[in-house]
Amino acid sequence: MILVIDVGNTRIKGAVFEGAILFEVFVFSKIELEKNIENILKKFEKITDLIVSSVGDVEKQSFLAYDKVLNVHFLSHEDPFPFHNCYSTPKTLGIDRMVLAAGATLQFPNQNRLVIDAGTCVTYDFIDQQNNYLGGAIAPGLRLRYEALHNFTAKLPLLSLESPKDLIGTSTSESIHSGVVNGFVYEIDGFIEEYKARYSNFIIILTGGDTDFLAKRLKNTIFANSNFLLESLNQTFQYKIKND
Ligand SMILES: Nc1ncnc2c1ncn2[C@@H]1O[C@H](COP(=O)(O)OP(=O)(O)OP(=O)(O)O)[C@@H](O)[C@H]1O
Ligand SMILES: CC(C)(CO)[C@@H](O)C(=O)NCCC(=O)O
Ligand SMILES: [K+]
Repeated sequence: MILVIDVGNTRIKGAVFEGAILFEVFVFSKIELEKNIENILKKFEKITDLIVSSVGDVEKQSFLAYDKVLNVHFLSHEDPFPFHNCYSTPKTLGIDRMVLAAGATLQFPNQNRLVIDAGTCVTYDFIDQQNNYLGGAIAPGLRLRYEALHNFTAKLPLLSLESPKDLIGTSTSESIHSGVVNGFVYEIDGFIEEYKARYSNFIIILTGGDTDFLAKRLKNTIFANSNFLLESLNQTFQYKIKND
């Protein structure tokens, strides 16, 4: 059994796998990291390997304590990935984006793939049919947009995510919800349309903390899976074992 951990910029997510079977998903904050790992290890005594991908400020050292009881793998750019990396600054490419690209490549062979991760940031990652990772885009995520409006103005309140009642916001709150949510949805639909105009035969995968909220609001048919990064971590590790 393996424990995979995804350290994002907002939260930490963990999942326990045996082969391709996902047993349980855990979500916690950085300060609860140790306590949670210990509880998971107690609950699943068969765990032998810990695989970590971190884009947050939790470093490799935080996991070295488990080295005595587990094989610890802290994923980096040096690990084998199943695609050809065409990013012009491969060393600065987020490890989460590399893991998503690996999952998309392995799970959906012989087609163009667009992965949209709607988390703290929304990222777009495109891997073509020949398994070339071409790049994509980085933009502020949903919650970040609400926070930015509040933090950089004098008068705008901090609101939490809510569905706008209409296109036309008739109050301050409704204007903000329309701007953030409708704007985000138009943006994603717009990106997808542009990709479709350039490429045919491709699958769109949506993941990240806002998956469920977004999936039902997008025009295009997408494969929505909020656990896609965790599943991709498991696949990246299986690939590493075979190719190291
Ligand atoms: N309990 C929660 N806490 C924070 N964000 C949440 C929560 N539930 C849903 N969300 C939504 O999830 C988004 C953040 O996504 P996620 O948790 O995947 O980010 P993350 O931990 O930074 O991961 P990543 O770095 O991979 O994007 C926010 O835009 C927010 O709207
Ligand atoms: C864009 C984020 C923050 C998304 O989690 C992460 O992938 C990251 O820190 N990336 C580094 C920059 C890049 O991917 O080009
Ligand atoms: K993200």
